[in-house]
Amino acid sequence: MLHVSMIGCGAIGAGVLELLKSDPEVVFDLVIVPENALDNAGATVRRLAPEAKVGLGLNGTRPDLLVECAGHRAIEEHIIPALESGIACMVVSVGALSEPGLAERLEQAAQRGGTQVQLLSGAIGAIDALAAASIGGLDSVVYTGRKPAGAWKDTPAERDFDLDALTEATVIFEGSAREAARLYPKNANVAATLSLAGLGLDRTQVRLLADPDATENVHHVEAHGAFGGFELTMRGKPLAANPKTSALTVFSVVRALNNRAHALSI
Ligand SMILES: NC(=O)C1=CN([C@@H]2O[C@H](COP(=O)(O)OP(=O)(O)OC[C@H]3O[C@@H](n4cnc5c(N)ncnc54)[C@H](O)[C@@H]3O)[C@@H](O)[C@H]2O)C=CC1
Ligand SMILES: O=C([O-])CC(=O)C(=O)O
Repeated sequence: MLHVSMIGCGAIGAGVLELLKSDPEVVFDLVIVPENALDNAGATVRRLAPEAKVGLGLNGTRPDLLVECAGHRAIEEHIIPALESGIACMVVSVGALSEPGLAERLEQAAQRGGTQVQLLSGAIGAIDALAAASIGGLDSVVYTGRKPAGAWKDTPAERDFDLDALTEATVIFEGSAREAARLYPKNANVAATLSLAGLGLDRTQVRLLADPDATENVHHVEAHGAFGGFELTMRGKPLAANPKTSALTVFSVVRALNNRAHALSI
């Protein structure tokens, strides 16, 4: 039986609790949210994980695993201190690691605590193949992210394009994964995950499109190297609770927890 504390109880966190509510091998003891989210999280947790507490931090408790489904700030606030104290962690807000130095700080915290932090694949697939291919040497990784025009509201694209008036798929950004993450931090998870598994933030090329006809978050990856090459197209259905997040992200967290909790891991 795996005792888990989870940070965040939004679209991903609630989806994870829902899918694991009948699994006796994965037990949620604590859900951590900021003060202004305590009431909402309390209602969700009472419904989906009635044995779990809701709180502002670990406060000295030691779960077998701490899983982050919350956002960039939660990594600084909760994950780094937990790693330092030897608690194994999983991170879904991988885009946060495009901030200079944060990936190294996570690794050092885990080393000091004698534990491990696992970066989850989230909305994208083939991370196993890309990370294996990088051992033989990669020549190029090109990522194209295509989302409904509305998904780019509250980003720099809104300043440069009239998103509501687009009539065809429009490239809103072209450049390195590092620059994509700087300008579009809330859409940086897939680009950062591909970079960390593959060629790094500076050599991973990114194109982002706003598509008025799209109803899905489409992620296309093309990689070449000593291993050969691959192309992948994911057509991710957005979560109703947060259209910026693909449903596969929830399933990827559940898969990772299953792999830790169950006797067979795949
Ligand atoms: N790796 C990937 O492919 C993907 C990663 N994500 C990332 O996952 C994270 C969560 O996404 P959603 O559930 O859709 O967001 P959401 O906005 O629906 O939920 C976020 C939850 O985290 C809580 N929270 C925010 N800041 C916190 C903090 N400092 N400490 C504790 N709790 C905090 C909020 O109260 C809320 O419960 C985001 O960072 C998002 O960028 C999202 C999609 C794909
Ligand atoms: O599709 C998703 O769930 C999220 C996404 O593009 C990203 O954060 O890079």
